[in-house]
Amino acid sequence: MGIKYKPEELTKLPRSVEFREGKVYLIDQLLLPREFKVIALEKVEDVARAIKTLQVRGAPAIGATAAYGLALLAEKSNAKTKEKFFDEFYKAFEILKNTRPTAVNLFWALNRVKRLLEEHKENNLDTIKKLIIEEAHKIADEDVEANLRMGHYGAEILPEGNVLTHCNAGSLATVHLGTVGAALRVMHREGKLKLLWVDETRPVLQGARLSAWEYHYDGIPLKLISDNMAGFVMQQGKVDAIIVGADRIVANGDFANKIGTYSLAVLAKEHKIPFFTIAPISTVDMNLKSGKEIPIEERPKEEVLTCGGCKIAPDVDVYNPAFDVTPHKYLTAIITDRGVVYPPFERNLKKIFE
Ligand SMILES: CSC[C@@H](O)[C@@H](O)C(=O)COP(=O)(O)O
Repeated sequence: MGIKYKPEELTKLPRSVEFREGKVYLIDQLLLPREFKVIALEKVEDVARAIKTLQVRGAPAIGATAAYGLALLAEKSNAKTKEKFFDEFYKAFEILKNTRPTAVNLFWALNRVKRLLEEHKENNLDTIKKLIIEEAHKIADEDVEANLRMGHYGAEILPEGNVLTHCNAGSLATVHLGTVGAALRVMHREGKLKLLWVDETRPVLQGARLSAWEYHYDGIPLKLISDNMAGFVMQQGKVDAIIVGADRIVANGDFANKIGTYSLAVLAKEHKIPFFTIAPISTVDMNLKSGKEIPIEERPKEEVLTCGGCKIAPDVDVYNPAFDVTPHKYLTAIITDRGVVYPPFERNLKKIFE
């Protein structure tokens, strides 16, 4: 498969996450769609807070941001000895690690930088700092390349017509382009995408606030629906394929994604609609055998009790899991940057790591 398009031919959006002159720059996703604002962060604690509060979210974007958090430390640290710097590094590593538990990209990116540090511990401190910054940039650049590749794979295998997506796995959820976002953009570019159905994605509305905003910004024809409309739209024959991102795909093909994904998968099966997830291999966790082992983040009750800052329910008890797990039996295929993986997933996922 050849790469036909460059990122700038597919989106007008800038990168969501950048690092330059000792600052981590992020598009503040809590302000969208009301305001487009890039914020500059200068402390590891601020980077961690941005991840926790969803100023930056989406599995690959979280991974790259955390790596840039470590780059920030490397650039700003005044440590005069390696011992002192290593101490600061491990503290920053823990702060960033303890932000969100489900998306494995966070741990993948942090561990990649930590491994590099440990492999080069005999080098001088300036070299170590430089290597950390370079590695964080590599993580971000590789994410864009992976999205471009899987976007082309996705566009090739998705049927022409109307596609439904959930949450935001677009450019905002990655460094650039998106996972789902790349596939949709290539499809759109090739005239294969008739209409995009966007689920609003309660409780925090990543679909309405972010997906609707970014796909509309790039001129992709879309209709926004509330989550409880998806089944009816499928029953009416208005959906030809469903594609969602993933926060963690495990060895047997089960995967965690934004809450509501599982319901869509079950509905897709009933209506014989092909159902895909698309993610880079940094989202694949071969250490876990089944989806039952994936840690699921529970978020504050205010996310359910309010909507857009308005109280919509009395102060009752709330259950707010941020993700659900979709068993692999519902998946038509997993699209990765190393190619498309079909069932049996347990066997075929292993092959992409060989
Ligand atoms: C390419 S992003 C894939 C997933 O991370 C995305 O679908 C998702 O579930 C994001 O959840 P969020 O809680 O907004 O970080």
